[in-house]
Amino acid sequence: MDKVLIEGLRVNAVIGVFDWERQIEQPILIDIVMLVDTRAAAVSDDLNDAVNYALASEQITELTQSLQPQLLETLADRLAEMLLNNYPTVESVQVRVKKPLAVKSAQAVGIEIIRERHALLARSGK
Ligand SMILES: Nc1nc2c(c(=O)[nH]1)N=C([C@H](O)[C@@H](O)CO)CN2
Repeated sequence: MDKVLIEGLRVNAVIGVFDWERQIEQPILIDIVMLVDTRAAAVSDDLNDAVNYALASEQITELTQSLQPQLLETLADRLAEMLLNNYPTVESVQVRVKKPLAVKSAQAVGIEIIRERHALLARSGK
């Protein structure tokens, strides 16, 4: 399956468990892999037939800044849910979210999840 990629999207946002983290914005690095058949877009050469990674990046930035969650797990799950809802041709989405400043001795800490549309549909009974 083809992939649409967003790599190293940097968003400043409130996120974290500790009191000091609730007082500041910190950078979050976001990587997205969306599995999607790109052949229709390739044939038509029309952005309307493609998953628009520029628009998706704006939607990811907006949600990340408005959510203000405690955990990276919550952020990743909500981003995956939003992308599957907004882009019906995407079959599955991989979301990696990292904090480069949270642990001094690490380059970054983070989590990665994969969410699949068919599992979403099975859960909702549709
Ligand atoms: N699995 C996780 N572990 C931790 C998280 C998290 O979001 N997921 N968050 C924190 C703190 O907020 C941390 O970033 C501050 O250093 C700790 N562990």
